[in-house]
Amino acid sequence: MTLQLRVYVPPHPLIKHWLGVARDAATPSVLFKTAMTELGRWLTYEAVRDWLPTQDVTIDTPLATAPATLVNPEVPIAVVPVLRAGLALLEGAQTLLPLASVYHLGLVRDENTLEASCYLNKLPDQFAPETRVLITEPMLATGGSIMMTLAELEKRGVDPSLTRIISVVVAPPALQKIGAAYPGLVIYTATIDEFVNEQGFIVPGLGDAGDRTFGT
Ligand SMILES: O=P(O)(O)OC[C@H]1O[C@H](OP(=O)(O)OP(=O)(O)O)[C@H](O)[C@@H]1O
Ligand SMILES: O=c1cc[nH]c(=O)[nH]1
Ligand SMILES: [Mg+2]
Repeated sequence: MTLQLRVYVPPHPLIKHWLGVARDAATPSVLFKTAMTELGRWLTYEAVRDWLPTQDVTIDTPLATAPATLVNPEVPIAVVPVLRAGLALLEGAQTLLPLASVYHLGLVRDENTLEASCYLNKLPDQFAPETRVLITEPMLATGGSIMMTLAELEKRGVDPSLTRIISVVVAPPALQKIGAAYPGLVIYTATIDEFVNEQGFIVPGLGDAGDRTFGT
């Protein structure tokens, strides 16, 4: 079987709504952050549907026994937010995955070369086998930052087939790079945009996600 990158754009009215709010240049920073947090919540909701490990058990209700399906607490769940912009998506994701471990990765692009570099790496030396990793990274533009993230995870034993990315705006150059190196990876995003301009911004995009989230 040939593996292929899968990119899902869930047709959810709340995802469409908050994307519209985030795209609008007139949206103030505080509302932009709310939009990113809400997108983190709803994209996580969609992304974990067939990814979160469950177990079938029997429980005692106040009246009788009943079968139940619970989230399996023995399978490790990790969220990796790519700073800074991935922090607001993380907030939304955490409302659904409150017990997940959070490993921060701080990356920044050089404004001229557009190359990403790492200034904070809180990843463990090795992830436990079977760990599900959810990456929160709202902008996949040239793909430099997400490729660095995926390489750091792979070095630490993460299985790409158990990894999901939630993003907000993704662009063709990033998708081409991810698809070539990690076929089988799954991305949930609010939109796939047209292109990346010479300054490295996605068009039509939403501008600088980190600056708009934090008002800088
Ligand atoms: O696909 P790429 O071309 O690598 O671009 C995507 C990255 O660019 C932005 O980060 P930025 O460097 O602006 O840092 P910030 O989140 O702190 O603003 C964005 O948050 C992504 O991490
Ligand atoms: O459009 C873009 C591209 C990369 N990073 C951003 O924040 N915005
Ligand atoms: Mg930025």
